[in-house]
Amino acid sequence: MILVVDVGNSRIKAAVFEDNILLEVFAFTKNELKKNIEIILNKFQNTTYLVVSSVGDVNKQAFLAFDSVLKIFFISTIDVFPFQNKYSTPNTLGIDRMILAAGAVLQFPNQNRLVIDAGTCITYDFIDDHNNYLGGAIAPGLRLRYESLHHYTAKLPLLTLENHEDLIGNSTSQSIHSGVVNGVVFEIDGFISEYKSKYLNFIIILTGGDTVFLAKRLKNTIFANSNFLLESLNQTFQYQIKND
Ligand SMILES: Nc1ncnc2c1ncn2[C@@H]1O[C@H](COP(=O)(O)OP(=O)(O)OP(=O)(O)O)[C@@H](O)[C@H]1O
Ligand SMILES: CC(C)(CO)[C@@H](O)C(=O)NCCC(=O)O
Ligand SMILES: [K+]
Repeated sequence: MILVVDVGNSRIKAAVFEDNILLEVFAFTKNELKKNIEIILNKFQNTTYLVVSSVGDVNKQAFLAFDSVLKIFFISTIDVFPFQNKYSTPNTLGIDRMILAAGAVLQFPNQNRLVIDAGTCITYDFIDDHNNYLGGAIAPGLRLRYESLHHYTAKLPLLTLENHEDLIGNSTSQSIHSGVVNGVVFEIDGFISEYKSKYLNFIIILTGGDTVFLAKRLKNTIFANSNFLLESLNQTFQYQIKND
């Protein structure tokens, strides 16, 4: 079994795989890292590999305690990936974006792909049908928008996602919900229609912590998969051991 760990900007997500079958997903904070890995290993005692990718401030050292019981792979930007990186600053490209791109190439061969990750940031990544990673966009995520409206003003309250947002917000709260939620939805649909004017065909994958919330609000047809990064981490690892 393989334990994959995605250290995100806000929290950590982990999953146990048996080959390509996802057995269970976990989410926890950085302070609870060690305790949760122990719980997972206790539950899945046949785990032999630990595969980690981190955009957060958790590094290799944090996992050294498990070095004696697991083979640890810390995936980094200098590893082999199933695409050509055309970013003009390849060394600054986020490892999460690289893993998403790898997953898109491995799961959806021979086509253009747009990956949208709605997490702390909303990232857009485009990989063409010749497996060139071209780049994309980085924008603030839903929670980040609520928090910045509160943090950088005197009067705006700190709100969290609600399942109700009118176009015309008729109160302070409803105006904020409209601005944040409709803003993100129009932004994503707007990005997709701009890409459509440039590329005739491409598939769209939506992932990240806000996948379920956003998927039902978008006009466009997308593959919504909250676990796409975790699945891609597993596939990238398997690709790397085959191509090493
Ligand atoms: N328990 C939770 N903690 C934080 N965010 C959550 C939680 N549950 C849902 N979310 C939503 O998920 C979004 C954050 O996504 P995600 O958990 O993928 O972020 P992350 O851990 O920082 O990962 P990444 O850095 O890959 O974006 C927030 O905008 C929030 O609305
Ligand atoms: C954009 C984030 C924060 C999204 O998690 C991450 O991919 C990152 O830190 N990227 C580095 C900058 C870049 O991708 O160009
Ligand atoms: K993200």
